[in-house]
Amino acid sequence: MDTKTIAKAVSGLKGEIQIPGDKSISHRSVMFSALGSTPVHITNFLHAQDCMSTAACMQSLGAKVEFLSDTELIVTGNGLHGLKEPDMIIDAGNSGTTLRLMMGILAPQPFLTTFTGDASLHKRPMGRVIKPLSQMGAKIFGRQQNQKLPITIVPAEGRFQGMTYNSPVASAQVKSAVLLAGMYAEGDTTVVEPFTSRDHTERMLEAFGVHTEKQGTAVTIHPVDEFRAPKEIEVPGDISSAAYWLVAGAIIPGSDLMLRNVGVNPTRTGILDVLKDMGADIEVLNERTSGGEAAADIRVRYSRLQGTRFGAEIMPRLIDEIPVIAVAALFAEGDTVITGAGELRVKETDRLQAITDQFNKLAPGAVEGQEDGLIIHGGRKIEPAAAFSYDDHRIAMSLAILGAAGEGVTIERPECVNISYPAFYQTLEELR
Ligand SMILES: O=C(O)C1=C[C@@H](OP(=O)(O)O)[C@@H](O)[C@H](O)C1
Ligand SMILES: C=C(OP(=O)(O)O)C(=O)O
Repeated sequence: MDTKTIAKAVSGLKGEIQIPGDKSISHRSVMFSALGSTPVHITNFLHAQDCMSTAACMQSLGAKVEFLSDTELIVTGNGLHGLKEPDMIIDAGNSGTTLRLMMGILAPQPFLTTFTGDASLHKRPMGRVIKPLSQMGAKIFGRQQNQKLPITIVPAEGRFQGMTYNSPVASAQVKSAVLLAGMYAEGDTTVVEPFTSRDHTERMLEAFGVHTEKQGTAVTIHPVDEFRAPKEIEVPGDISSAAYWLVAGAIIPGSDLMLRNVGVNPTRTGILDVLKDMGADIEVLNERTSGGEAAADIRVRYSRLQGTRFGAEIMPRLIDEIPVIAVAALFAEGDTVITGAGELRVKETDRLQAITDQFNKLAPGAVEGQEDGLIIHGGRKIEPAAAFSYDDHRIAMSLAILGAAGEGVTIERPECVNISYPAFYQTLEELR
C-alpha cells in the first residue's frame, strides 16, 4: 500500500500561502460557461481531479475547453440549448458536485446521457437529486431503485414543470441541481432548505444575467431565455483548503501563517466562527469582492484553544471542514461536542466513522462517534501511528495536520489529496 510519513513539526509553521482556487466555484465556472455562447476566461481555476472531471464532462457535451495554463482556461459554449448528446458515458470520477449539478443541467435536455464515477461515488445517495428532478418531469434511471450510479437520463416527454421543492437536507448540490433544471422549466422553481447552504450557484448565475430571489431559506428561479456569459471569472481561493492551515496555525506552538486570497463567502465561513469561538487568534484582512464573491487574506497565530459545541444550524457553513475541526478539538482543553453532522456519513467515505476509527489510533480514546456527530475529548495523549485515508482527501489532509501537530503519522493511501489540493504535502513541507 502507498504510504506517506509526516513528521512532527518541531517548531511552528511560518510563512505565506497562496490558497488554490475554490472547488465549488471552479466547477460552476466551467459548467455555466459551457452554457453560454461567448468565450469566458477563467483564472485561478482549481487544477485538481474533481474539477478536471467537470471540465472533461463539459467537453464531451460539445463545449470548447482550452487550458492556457494549469489554472487558466477559456471555455466557449454553444448556448443554453446547445449541448450535444455525448458519444460516451460521462465519468464524474470522485466528484459528487459534478454528478449532481450535471444531472440538473442534463435532465431537461433532448438527448440521452449515462453517468458513471469511481467506487466511492457509486455508494453515494443520488435519489436526493433524482426525486425532485423526476417530479419536474425528468426520466432518470439508477441502480437500487433510482438511488445510485450508474445513472441514465432519457429525454423527458414535454417541458419540465417548475415547482416548490422542500428539500429534507441542507445541500447546495441538491439546491443547485433543482435550480439549474428550473432554468429550462415552465413556471417558477423554488427550493426551500432546512438551513441555507452555500450560494455559489445563485451568485454565479447572477454574473450570467440570471436573477434568483431569496427569501429566508427559499430560493426561486424563473424560466431563463437569455444566458449572457461574462468575459472573465476569477475564482477566489478555497476556504475548505485554507482550513488545514487555519487549524495547523492555531494548534502548532510558534506558528504564524498568512493565507492569501481566501474566499470568505458568508455561507462558507463557519470554520472561522468555530475556531474563533475556541479562542483561535485569527485576523481577516484586506476584504474585497471579485465576481460577486468575497475574498480576504487571513492571518492565524498559535494560541491555546478550548473545546466548543455546535450543531445542525451551522453545519452547511462548515460541512467539509469537520474532519480538520476535529483535529483542532483534539488539541483544545476540554470536550468538543458536534451534533447534526449526519451528512458526513454520505461523503467520499463515512467521515464520522473515519474520524472515530483513525484519529483514535493517534489519540487513543479521544473520539466518541455518535449517530449524527462526535464527542472529542481534548488534551489526551497523542502518539505516532499509521492511519488510513479511506481514499478521502479531507481525511488524508486532516491526518497530516494531526501528525504534524502531534507525534507524526504514516498516512496509508495518501494520494487522494489530488482530488482537491494536489500541492498540499509540498506546501506543508515548505512551511516547516
Ligand atoms: O455544492 C457544492 O459545491 C458542494 C456542496 C457540499 O455538498 P452537499 O451539497 O452534499 O452538502 C460540499 O460538501 C461539497 O464539497 C461541495
Ligand atoms: C464532499 C466533497 O465533495 P463532493 O461532494 O463534490 O464529492 C468534498 O470535497 O469534501
